[in-house]
Amino acid sequence: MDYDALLWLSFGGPEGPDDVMPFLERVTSGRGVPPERLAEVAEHYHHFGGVSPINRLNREAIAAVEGELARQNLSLPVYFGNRNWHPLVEDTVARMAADGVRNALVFATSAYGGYSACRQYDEDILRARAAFGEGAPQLVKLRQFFDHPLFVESVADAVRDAYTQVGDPGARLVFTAHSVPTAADAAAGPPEEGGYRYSRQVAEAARLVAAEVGAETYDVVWQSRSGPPQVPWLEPDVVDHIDALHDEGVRAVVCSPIGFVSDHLEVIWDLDNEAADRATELEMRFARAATPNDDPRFARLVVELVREQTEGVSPRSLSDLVNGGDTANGAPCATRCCEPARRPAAHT
Ligand SMILES: CC1=C(CCC(=O)O)c2cc3nc(cc4[nH]c(cc5[nH]c(cc1n2)c(C)c5CCC(=O)O)c(CCC(=O)O)c4C)C(CCC(=O)O)=C3C
Ligand SMILES: [Fe+2]
Repeated sequence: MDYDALLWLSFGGPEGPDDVMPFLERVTSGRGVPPERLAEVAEHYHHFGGVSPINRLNREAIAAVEGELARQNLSLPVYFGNRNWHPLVEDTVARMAADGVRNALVFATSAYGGYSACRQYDEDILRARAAFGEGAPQLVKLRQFFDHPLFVESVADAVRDAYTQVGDPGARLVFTAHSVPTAADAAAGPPEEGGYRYSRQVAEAARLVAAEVGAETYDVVWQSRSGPPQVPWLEPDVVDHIDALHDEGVRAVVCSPIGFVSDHLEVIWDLDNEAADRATELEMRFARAATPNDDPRFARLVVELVREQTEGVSPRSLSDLVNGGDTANGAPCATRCCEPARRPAAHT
């Protein structure tokens, strides 16, 4: 199949103090996130001058992918569009159409399945194509890659670096990913597979990385919980987990945010501030492993996923779990796959 562009599709983040509230309102509209939580998260952004690093990090990762495409003699222009902040994917798709793009591949910046990590990017594709209307480019999403050898190798190397930094070979290895409502996790994946696609894939990626670095003991925990307190989300939270490890007598922690592909705000606030501060209070050593971002292996991984589509390169994966997500024009991976969990009304 011939493709004439690659669309890099991400979450987006504010680029200045005045962007923060409009951005947060866009992220949470209709999602039942309490106003107190919104105000608290706004403070996290304001702590960094209202600027999330995510757009800059995406531009760096794109530059790495452009370099890798050039090295492999592939000519494929890369476009950048976001769900929640400028450049918005609707505007990017309109620009692609104006440039004559007919058939594009889409790389969504998440390794996993599930509603928030996969299906919501399909919804972005649907929305952007609908906004353009007739003649919108075809948009074919690349697959999930949580168990791709290049992803595992990149994360494992970052974990090794963090062990060097923490200076304690006995440090406990703790993986984190963004928490989601337990109902959303249960509904993720085709019904015949019984759901839990997101949490199972996160657990599998963690297992592969732990095996690669030779860690016998490790934990998978969650971070950045939002939503009203009465709604159950995946637990335990990383900060509570640090308390629990302290009670167990653990003296040092290496934390790998395996649920993310860049060191964006949820990583630098929730881990480098909140989790690291708790560890310091408890006199535990703490080091956070980097995410892939502009690691050359990550760029190679993206180009390999492209070549799976353009040249039939055979997909590499280290586990037997399903790798979904590769669908056209925002279709779900399977019937009733990764439907949003029904959310309680924010206020009645
Ligand atoms: C699974 C998952 C990923 C990983 C997959 C992927 O990477 O796509 C992810 C990534 C991210 N989440 C991010 C930021 C936010 N997420 C929020 C809220 C939520 N996230 C959720 C899930 C996820 N989120 C959910 C279920 C909610 C509740 C509202 C809803 O049901 O939709 C809120 C609202 C405020 C709050 O935290 O309450 C913010 C600000 C940023 C950008 C950081 C930056 O600016 O640098 C990134 C990359
Ligand atoms: Fe899915």
